Amino acid sequence: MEPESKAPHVLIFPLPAQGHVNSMLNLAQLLSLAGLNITFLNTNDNHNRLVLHTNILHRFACFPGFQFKTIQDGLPVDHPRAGDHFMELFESLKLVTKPIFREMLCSGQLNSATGQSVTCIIADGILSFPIDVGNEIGIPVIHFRTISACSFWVYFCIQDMIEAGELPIRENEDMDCLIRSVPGMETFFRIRDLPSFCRVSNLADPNLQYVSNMTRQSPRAHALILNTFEDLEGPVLSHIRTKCPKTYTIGPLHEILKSKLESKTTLLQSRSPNSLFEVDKSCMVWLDAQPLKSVIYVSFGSITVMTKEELMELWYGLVNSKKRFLWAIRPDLVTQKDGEGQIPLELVEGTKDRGYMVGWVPQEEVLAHEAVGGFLTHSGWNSTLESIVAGVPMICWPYFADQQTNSRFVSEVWKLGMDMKDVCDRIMIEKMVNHLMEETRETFMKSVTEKARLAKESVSEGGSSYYNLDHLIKDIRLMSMTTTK
Ligand SMILES: O=c1ccn([C@@H]2O[C@H](COP(=O)(O)OP(=O)(O)O[C@H]3O[C@H](CO)[C@@H](O)[C@H](O)[C@H]3O)[C@@H](O)[C@H]2O)c(=O)[nH]1
Ligand SMILES: C[C@H]1CC[C@@H]2C(C(=O)O)=CO[C@@H](O)[C@@H]21
Repeated sequence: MEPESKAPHVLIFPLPAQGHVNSMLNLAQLLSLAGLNITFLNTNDNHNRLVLHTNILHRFACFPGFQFKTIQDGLPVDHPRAGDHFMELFESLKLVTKPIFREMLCSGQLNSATGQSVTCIIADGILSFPIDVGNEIGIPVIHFRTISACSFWVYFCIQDMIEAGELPIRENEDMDCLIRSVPGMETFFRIRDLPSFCRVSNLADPNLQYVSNMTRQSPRAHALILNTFEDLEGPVLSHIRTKCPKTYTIGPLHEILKSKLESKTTLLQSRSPNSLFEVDKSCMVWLDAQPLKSVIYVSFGSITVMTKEELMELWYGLVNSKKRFLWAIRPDLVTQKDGEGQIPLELVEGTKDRGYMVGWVPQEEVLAHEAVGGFLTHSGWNSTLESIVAGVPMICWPYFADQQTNSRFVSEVWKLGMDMKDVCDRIMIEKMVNHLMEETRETFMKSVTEKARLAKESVSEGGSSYYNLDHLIKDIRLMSMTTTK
């Protein structure tokens, strides 16, 4: 795929985390297919993991205008980059990565392979320093926030909740009380559904301050990209557009990429998970041997950690439900490893009979498998979109950040499943699994099938995401005509 000679050169810079790199790589591939020159800036750690676990170099080799570059995230090599430690990344990105980023841009180290300077930066919307650097040196910056529109809007309104006295949450406050100062959500959005960072008594909490401040920076960007679609989040998008008028909804990105690739040659068609972990495909063979829609798939994404007690409650709940289950258990999922080797016999037997456990699965493929009938998820935004596209109803057990808000929308607004937030109890898990897989199955299937249809329509020719992606590309092309670089 030859890029056009006058094609713009876009620098893409994700937050170094699975859910972010994944959607940014999908966008990079879409822009490369449209003939743009792309530099994808990864942290060293993420780049090494991607090269180790994926065919990423091969996949992008057919785009001569595409290149990877790397930068330090400033953390020690053995830093866990998960769970409670994840937020430590932001301080080191600001202190260590920002000055290197500026230097790389100014010195031409991020120029394309043919020496072309950067026309436009697409930076992760949770980082504002690329906007500062872009403004300083005259390069337009587009923010790409990889979360849902609903959680973006809640983050955006944190300041209003503080002014209205709804934050900080008072001691002994009823968590089921409604929040009134998030426009559009007055009738169903509870304290419990606020992003986890809001659950603090001190408004100066650095994580709360960080996510609120970063979200308020997006109107400074040239435009905002969201990985969602109009038919799913139209009402909340109207609110967002009062603050960020140029908001491009181009999702579900994995599906728009899939549909654009369907018409291409074999080499271009090659798709594989953008995984930072070793993918174990043996689960596909196990799934092949299971009856139609009989399996509940369980995964909590790339950052969630849990205690041994929580793991045991989840495990008992799954085994006691007597349903078949496939569980992706990352090696670093459980915080304390003590007590290993003392798994109760009923769990061992129940898992041998009906379960399968691996470290990391090819999730999109798993969700699309005909044996999968439900998804017990942490409600990360990629997982939520992948489940919607595959038409699989969900049980949500959110861990942190945007997940508490996503799970409310999945259950109460979109009616795609059940929200188990703040509970981790084997009886509840057993009950919910049985509801999802049997008793209330038809109701959920009806709404998820409809949303899957709308998602596919939005990425097809004439659909809103298809149209918005074209417009985003035109917008970027216009930049290269107005800059003299
Ligand atoms: O065994 C597995 C488990 C997951 N995945 C993939 O990993 C991604 C996980 O992304 P996501 O569901 O968004 O979860 P996180 O990795 O936790 O993502 C972070 O980034 C998201 C996007 O910003 C946020 O919504 C989340 O809250 C945040 O934790 C998805 O594409 C999955 O398909 C696999 O391929 N195999
Ligand atoms: C650790 C989390 C802080 C916010 C980030 C995020 C976002 O709001 O963009 C989503 O989930 C996490 O990856 C990040």
